Amino acid sequence: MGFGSGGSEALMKDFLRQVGGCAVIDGGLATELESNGADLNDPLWSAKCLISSPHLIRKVHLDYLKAGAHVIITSSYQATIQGFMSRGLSEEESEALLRRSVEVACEARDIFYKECSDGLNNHNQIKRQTILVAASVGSYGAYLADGSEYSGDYGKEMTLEKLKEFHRRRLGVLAAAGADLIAFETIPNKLEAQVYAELLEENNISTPAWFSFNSKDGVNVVSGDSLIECASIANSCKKVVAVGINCTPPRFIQGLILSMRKVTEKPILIYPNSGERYDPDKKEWVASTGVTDEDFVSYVSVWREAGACLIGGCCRTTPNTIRGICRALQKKYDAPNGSAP
Ligand code: MET
Ligand SMILES: [Zn+2]
Repeated sequence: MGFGSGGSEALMKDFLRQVGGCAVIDGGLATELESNGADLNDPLWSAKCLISSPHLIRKVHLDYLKAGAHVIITSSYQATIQGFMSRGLSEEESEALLRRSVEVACEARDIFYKECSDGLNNHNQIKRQTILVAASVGSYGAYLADGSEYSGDYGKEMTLEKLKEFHRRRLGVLAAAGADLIAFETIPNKLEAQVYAELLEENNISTPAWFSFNSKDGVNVVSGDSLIECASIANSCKKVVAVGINCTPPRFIQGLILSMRKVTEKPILIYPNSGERYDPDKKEWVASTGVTDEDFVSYVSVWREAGACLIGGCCRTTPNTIRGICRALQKKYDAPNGSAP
């Protein structure tokens, strides 16, 4: 299934009902590509695989579907026309690669459905024909590839208009590529949230979107802008069907959900990272700073109770984390006093 064109908040609510109240988002894509042998030490990061190894992207999407994800996020996070063109690709080739990211995810979904109908995937997934492909839009900071999606500092020269110009064409291409949703991920500041909201309206984009912010203090978004103000921008945009947080340590999530709930009744999504810290100079994750899968999963019922209804993982989470999330949600529904919504 998909939302199709003309998707709306009602369709998101319908989707959530179909999956039993809480949807499972996939886990980290780029970091899982690395675990599968990809070398992503490159300004294009995971988008590099769109050029060199789309089969690996398809495999990781499929691994997440088999682990129980209802939503898979494409490999376009750091894929930009500007980034591809600086590698010598033409504008047409760059746009084709953006579309390819959606195709690869749709191919994985088709393979998964086929395996389900052939009886190759056991458990309750057989019954499910409810998988959404979300086209990722990473921030301008992700394109810069200098870690500034974790500072949200784009310098004094940056303006709303310049940032709109940066995002406009890529968003148009991704919105027309056949995804069910647009996932604006790791939004580090209020300016970029405003840019996305205005572009969605001005270009009358019919693919529904989610806005997902990141935080490093558990209160504000990473730039220091108020999360409440950022979530209010998302709330005011009719095209936005869910609002949330990604790539943020698990320990901050509960409080952040509660703050967002003060300003929105839209469904809340969260896909925290493993809690490890990213060192932008060394371009690596500091492993000792994270939580185990077990600890990550133990938060699931807390996040659910706080009001999250799409839950997954971001960087350094794996198909195993996603399996754990599914089990935790299942347990909740199976409980004698089942608190399923
Ligand atoms: N969806 C992206 C990925 O998992 C999000 C990255 S956050 C830095 O690769
Ligand atoms: Zn992440």
